[in-house]
Amino acid sequence: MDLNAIREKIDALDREMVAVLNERLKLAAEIGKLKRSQGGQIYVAEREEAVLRKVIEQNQGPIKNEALRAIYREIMSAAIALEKPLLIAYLGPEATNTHQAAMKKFGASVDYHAMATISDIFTAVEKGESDYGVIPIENSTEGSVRDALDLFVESDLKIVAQIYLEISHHLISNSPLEAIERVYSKDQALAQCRHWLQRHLPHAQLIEASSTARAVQIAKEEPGAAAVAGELAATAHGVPIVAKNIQDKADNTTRFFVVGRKPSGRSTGDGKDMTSFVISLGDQASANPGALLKMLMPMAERGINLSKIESRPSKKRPWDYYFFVDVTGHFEDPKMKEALADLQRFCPLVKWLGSYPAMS
Ligand SMILES: C=C(O[C@@H]1C=C(C(=O)O)C=C[C@H]1O)C(=O)O
Repeated sequence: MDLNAIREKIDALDREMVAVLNERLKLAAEIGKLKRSQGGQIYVAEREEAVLRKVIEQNQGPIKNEALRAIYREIMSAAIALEKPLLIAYLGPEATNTHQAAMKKFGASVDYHAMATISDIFTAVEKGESDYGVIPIENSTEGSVRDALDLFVESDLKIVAQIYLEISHHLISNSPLEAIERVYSKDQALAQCRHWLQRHLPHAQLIEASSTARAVQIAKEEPGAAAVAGELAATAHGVPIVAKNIQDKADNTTRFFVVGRKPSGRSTGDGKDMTSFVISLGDQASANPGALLKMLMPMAERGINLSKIESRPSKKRPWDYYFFVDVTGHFEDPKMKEALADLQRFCPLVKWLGSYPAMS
């Protein structure tokens, strides 16, 4: 076949694909009507994960699974937008890693709203001013985002999905490396590049900014200033990247939560969901030997895998803690319900924060 003949075939396939895509979108719009009449959730994390899983299982190549995921992200984003215009609040300003994570989950067809603080995001979603919120929760090298954990104790919002985003930090500046005297970024980002900065810019002053995106705005204006931020921020503000991938650890991933007003349903198949709780042992923690072990037993005895436990001061009295726990499984799994009932028997607080698909 010559080039023109192949291109004609491609054109014909594109016509078919557009027609099939629109057929798929019309079905999603029909689902949207049903959801509106029955009060269902527009964005359904567990269904989206199932769709992606099936599509990837069916893939025979040569298209890469990652490419297929990205294409389907946008198809489902367009479907959601047809059902109802969605507004997603994220930790701003524009072009932060959280913005990037939100776009990775919800695609280009929904609307985004940058918020100044994680607490503002909780308020916007609680009041219904935003449909969902996207917040950073922990980084693989720097640990948890503490404000985010603390807010869950008081809020009725539920974690409905999680997002993993590989974080690449770049040095962004209008000045060349030799002329950089000050480096701005969010504390966590500066910490993640500490060794690189010491080696390449030993005399530069490191200055904390409220976000990586804000740091790029400052670097744009100030001669001799640079920012540590992601590619989206460099592109959004039109400031060049002076050095790429300056993070000290090659594998640097941040985990984000999507919070909403209604919980996510159970994924099809076992072991595909995760659940988060916050638990307080009250006075037993200091008075009772083995109290912490006792808290973990209801899960261990039932083969429920604990993937994370983290303590935070309750701020009610000194040395009183909240334990944030992530386990595998869904809140509606029978053994999870039993474990919860056991826990509730001796813990003054056991709060379910949400169940959500384990993948992503
Ligand atoms: C169409 C639906 O609504 C949304 C769009 C989806 C899709 O395009 O496949 C899947 C889940 C929902 O986020 C649905 O719930 O099935």
